[in-house]
Amino acid sequence: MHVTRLQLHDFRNYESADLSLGPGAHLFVGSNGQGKTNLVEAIGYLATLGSHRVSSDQALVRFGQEFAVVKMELAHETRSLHLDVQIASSGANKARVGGQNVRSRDLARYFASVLFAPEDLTLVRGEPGARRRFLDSLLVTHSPKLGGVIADYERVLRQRNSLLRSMRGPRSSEAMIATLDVWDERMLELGSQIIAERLLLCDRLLPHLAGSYQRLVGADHRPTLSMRVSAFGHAASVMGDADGEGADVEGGEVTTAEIRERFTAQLAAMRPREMERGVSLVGPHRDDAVFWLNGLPARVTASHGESWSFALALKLAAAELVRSESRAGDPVLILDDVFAELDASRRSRLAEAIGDFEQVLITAAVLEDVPEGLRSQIIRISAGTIQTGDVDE
Ligand SMILES: Nc1ncnc2c1ncn2[C@@H]1O[C@H](COP(=O)(O)OP(=O)(O)OP(=O)(O)O)[C@@H](O)[C@H]1O
Repeated sequence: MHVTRLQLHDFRNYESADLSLGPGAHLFVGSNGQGKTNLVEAIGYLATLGSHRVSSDQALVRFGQEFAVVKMELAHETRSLHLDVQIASSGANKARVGGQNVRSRDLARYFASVLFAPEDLTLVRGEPGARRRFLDSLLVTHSPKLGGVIADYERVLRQRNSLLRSMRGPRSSEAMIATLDVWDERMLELGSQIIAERLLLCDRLLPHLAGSYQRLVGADHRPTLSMRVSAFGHAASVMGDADGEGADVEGGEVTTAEIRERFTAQLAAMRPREMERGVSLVGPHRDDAVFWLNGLPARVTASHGESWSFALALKLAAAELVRSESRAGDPVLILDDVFAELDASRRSRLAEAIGDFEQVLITAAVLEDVPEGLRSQIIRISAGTIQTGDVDE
């Protein structure tokens, strides 16, 4: 799959832009703050309905405007498809596929991209939320209906938390307990599904991770990943992690029924504590992925360089997984400001590893940071305008 055309209206610092693209690598260059990242952020938005930089849509709408519009044309083999979204600075967005209205989250069914960015370092070193989002967005790319399951779980969680808050202290009534039982059922139903899917995903990602790490680093540091599942109790803790809650599980060895059984027991055991604290303490929202290098947890032991390699390897593994499982072919790879962070050897290794993806979109402030093989199509960006003619290097 590749993007053939991108049109922007009032997106970030673009009043309007119209860009035609083909397969292969494209390099967006320009000084700092010109709009390179904004451009690829718009493309990434259509795959994930979110930005890799901000959590709210408001920042995406050009300052002083009410809406931004992103329109994209995609090609896969002989087929083409038009996607567009109107992003509101407040209120609901509107999405269309082939001119027909769809729910915004359905856009993910039609377009897959994997974005590499300096922020990826937080996958290895940051808080569990970044790792959960990484896994969940990969799940939704593979199986868009899971987007609905995750959204439903988050809604149930919000309502359950609000009920638990109102039950704190001596205030809980029988009616409240009965309502909590109802939310528990929904939580177990949806949460067990999410846990099971994440475990299976880890299983599928693992072989790609070992291969991509080897290709990027040229050495085998035995990268692996496991899930720390809060619904499985307090059986294990990972060195250096503060709470140590949840058991480590490698791969999808457990069935959804077994997960539900253990989740049910754990939820019952934790109920008094949850009522005391007024918050849900067990479930996929409390789980974490643990990344290992040479048998040690990378989050607390990996060096800066090793953490970077692990983060890149995870993204490359994700791209290869999507490629191997998707009927729509390769995901579009986006590399935002990544080459500036790497030494010469990792630059050329990364260039080689991504070189055969159908379309690769790269941003860089300094042309020379990007290996020569990826510089065949250069697009210069200056103050929210795109220049595609001859580039004076
Ligand atoms: N909502 C918005 N409305 C108007 N301008 C915006 C908005 N959001 C960001 N900008 C502007 O976009 C510019 C930043 O663009 P972008 O992040 O794409 O830079 P870049 O070319 O990738 O730079 P760098 O090389 O520093 O990463 C800044 O000048 C910023 O003020």
